[in-house]
Amino acid sequence: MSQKHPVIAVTGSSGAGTSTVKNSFEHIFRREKLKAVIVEGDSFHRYDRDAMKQAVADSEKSNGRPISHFGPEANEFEKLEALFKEYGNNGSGQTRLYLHNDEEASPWQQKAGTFTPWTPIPTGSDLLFYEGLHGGAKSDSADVAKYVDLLVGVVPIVNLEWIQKIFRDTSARGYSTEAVTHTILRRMHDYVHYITPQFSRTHINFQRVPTVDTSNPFIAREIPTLDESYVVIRFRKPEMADFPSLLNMIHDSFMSRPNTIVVPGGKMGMAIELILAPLILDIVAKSRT
Ligand SMILES: Nc1ncnc2c1ncn2[C@@H]1O[C@H](COP(=O)(O)OP(=O)(O)OP(=O)(O)O)[C@@H](O)[C@H]1O
Ligand SMILES: O=C(CO)[C@H](O)[C@H](O)COP(=O)(O)O
Repeated sequence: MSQKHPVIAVTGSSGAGTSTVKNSFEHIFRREKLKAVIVEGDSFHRYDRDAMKQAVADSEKSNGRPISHFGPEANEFEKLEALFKEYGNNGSGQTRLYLHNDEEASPWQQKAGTFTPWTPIPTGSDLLFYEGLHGGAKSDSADVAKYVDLLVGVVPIVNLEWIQKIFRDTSARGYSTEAVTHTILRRMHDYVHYITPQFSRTHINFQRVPTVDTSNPFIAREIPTLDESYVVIRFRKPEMADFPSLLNMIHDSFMSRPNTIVVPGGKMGMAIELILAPLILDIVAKSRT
């Protein structure tokens, strides 16, 4: 935790929708004129795509537990922890990008599946904003969560998460449904041990729940739309939210528990902005005094 240089993190599994939720945060930063350094979680993968393929094949051959992008073997948790700590101390640190496809890679004149060089983050920012798989991660050798001032989980129910993952990886990243299914299976151990525990460390979780049948995510053709879903929003500390005001402003919302409000899916972006803008402004105001 840092009072002076705050770190805000959105964490969620692959396909959960963290990149999509990032847009709502960017609206807040733009509207409130906050200078945020954006850090993408995939930048902290340990291997580029070719090296990862090899490392996965080696781990599968050795008959041990296969490694995955969810776990510590394939990520630089220590470097991520060090970045959050250094940023918290003095507002500096280094990051890079993982270029997923040709569209992202061509401006860098690099191949898809490679990293850009490590580069110092710009000075004079108001906050660091992390979006990715491991904003609240902990392993035997690293504690990323410890340095985060506001940790937000994005976690659809798992069938929906898999539909979103399969849809995105087949449509935008060139994988077959079979290849994505294999990846989901290979990652399961790390999913249980390194992804889901984060959602007990978060301050707030946004969980999208569909109201249409998603019982076989491996044959689903479409992602349920926002109008075909609700979002369950749970606060670790209920005092973080002004529930009467949220219930008043978000049409058709209701409380399902004393620390949980449910909003129609179409209101997800609005709910994120209404809930998080005051919390972010408060953190930044404290950092300035
Ligand atoms: N609320 C939503 N409603 C409808 N579609 C969504 C929603 N959130 C995400 N999606 C879709 O799900 C897919 C995955 O979303 P996104 O890329 O944001 O996931 P991610 O968590 O950033 O994944 P990764 O970490 O693997 O990049 C995308 O096709 C996106 O358009
Ligand atoms: O987990 C992921 C994103 O959070 C991706 O699967 C990971 O970044 C690897 O990408 P690719 O398979 O395109 O090299």
